[in-house]
Amino acid sequence: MKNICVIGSGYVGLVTGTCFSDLGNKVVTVDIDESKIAKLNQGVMPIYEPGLEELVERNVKAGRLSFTTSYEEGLKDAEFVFICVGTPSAVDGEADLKYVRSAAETIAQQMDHPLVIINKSTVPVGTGDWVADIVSRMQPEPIDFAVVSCPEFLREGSAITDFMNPDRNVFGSTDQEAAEKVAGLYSALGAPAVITDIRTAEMIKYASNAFLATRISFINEISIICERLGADVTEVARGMGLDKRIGPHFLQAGVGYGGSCFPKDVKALANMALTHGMHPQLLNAVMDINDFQRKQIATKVRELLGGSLDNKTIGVLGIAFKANTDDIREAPALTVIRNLANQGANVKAYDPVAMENAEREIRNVTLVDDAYAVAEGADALILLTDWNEFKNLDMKRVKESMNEPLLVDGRNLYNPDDMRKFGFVYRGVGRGYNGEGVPNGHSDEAMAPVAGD
Ligand SMILES: NC(=O)C1=CN([C@@H]2O[C@H](COP(=O)(O)OP(=O)(O)OC[C@H]3O[C@@H](n4cnc5c(N)ncnc54)[C@H](O)[C@@H]3O)[C@@H](O)[C@H]2O)C=CC1
Ligand SMILES: O=C(O)[C@H]1O[C@H](OP(=O)(O)OP(=O)(O)OC[C@H]2O[C@@H](n3ccc(=O)[nH]c3=O)[C@H](O)[C@@H]2O)[C@H](O)[C@@H](O)[C@@H]1O
Repeated sequence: MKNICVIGSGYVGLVTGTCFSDLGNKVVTVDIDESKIAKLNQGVMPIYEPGLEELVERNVKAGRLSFTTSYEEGLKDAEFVFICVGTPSAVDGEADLKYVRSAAETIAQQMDHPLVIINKSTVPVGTGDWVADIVSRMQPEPIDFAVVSCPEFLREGSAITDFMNPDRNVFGSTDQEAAEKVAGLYSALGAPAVITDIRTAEMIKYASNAFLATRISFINEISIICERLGADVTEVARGMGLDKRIGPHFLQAGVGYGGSCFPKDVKALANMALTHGMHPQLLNAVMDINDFQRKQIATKVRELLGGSLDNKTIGVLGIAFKANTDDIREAPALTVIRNLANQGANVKAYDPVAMENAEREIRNVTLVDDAYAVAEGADALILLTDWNEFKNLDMKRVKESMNEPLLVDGRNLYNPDDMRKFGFVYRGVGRGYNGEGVPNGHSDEAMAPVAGD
């Protein structure tokens, strides 16, 4: 049993704290957001994350997990303190470290015994050294501490499973003993530990996210080519993914990656390269492709509607950046809804769990109660999040209630032939249907020779 303090009780802090308490440690999570802590103290989860509520309840009851706004209370018995605050994008794409700075300063001012300070937030290479510098400068009197970088690799929507079953954990420090102590907290999970220097650990996180984003942009670029030349990207991805050197993951073409991490982390890595005199060509291409992928959805719908979206009613299924989360940060749906509304469309939308966040953050959209209300009277329906509840809709009912049976499937969730049987004009992403009911590009246009033939 170790005493752990977690600073920041968002997606990462709350999951990290809760999972560590479930592993038998005593954990206090701290947040400056009073309403978040008040909710947690009433047993109400401030975020949607499958399985979290039960785990919090169990560990609070067992006396291993508590929540506070007070650093003093959080740090009182702690041997380890995890910094899990947000690192959003600043204006030019660099990571904004104001929350990390403030957390480091407060830890320095409040600590009254030696601590291992762990950066779990995703932070630019060199931040660990910067945090160490802040802590030494801000301590009223010198007390021993070490800084360890321990980046987090969990995904929203499967955060608890990911935390408990990691592929690896990474620990970086100039203080090898401190890195090993932090690795010890994770040893019960049985995953490989990569113990390295602090800058390398920070880079492993950015490089991992950027690589996954690159795979997505790669398959999205392939999808555009597939669409034009009459191939089906879902089959292409399957055919590629069975090669063990390639693997099947992160090869789903769609509306582009979103969320609070890939967009900001690819931008921040590109910014790190730029500010050190390098030209991040591949990362720039990854971001360009992702922008295009989002924007082409409204273009597709406009073309299907004969060139104009003005006064058309468009239904949007799904707002969250992916299924199983209420998070709409950088969700592709935000771009799509804005593009549609800017071209004069009336947009209706529904999401199984992100409605509260959508109500707070999105204008130019009418939020309705379910998928059928989205379809009712719509001139086109766009699927943007691959929620399970959209997989088995009564598509006959959906089609009959629509004004025009146009279906744009931004996640390739549906079987194109089934949708056509229901009477939809169906467009997926990269599925090689160039005209309605003309599979795999057997149209004159699609079969035209490509340049260079
Ligand atoms: N969301 C995710 O799936 C993952 C996020 N990360 C990284 O983890 C970090 C945190 O991300 P999220 O948990 O998503 O952010 P979040 O926005 O959900 O939570 C951050 C929390 O920190 C609190 N906070 C801000 N300043 C504070 C301070 N000085 N003292 C105490 N609390 C403070 C905020 O009130 C907020 O509750 C980011 O760097 C992110 O890139 C890494 C892996 C996965
Ligand atoms: O640093 C982070 O915050 C986290 O970022 C991602 O996790 P997350 O953003 O929760 O979600 P993912 O499942 O990775 O999906 C990200 C985006 O890519 C999209 N995606 C994913 C996979 C795919 O094949 N195609 C695709 O378009 C998703 O729909 C979503 O919009 C990483 O997967 C985590 O390892 C990492 O810890």
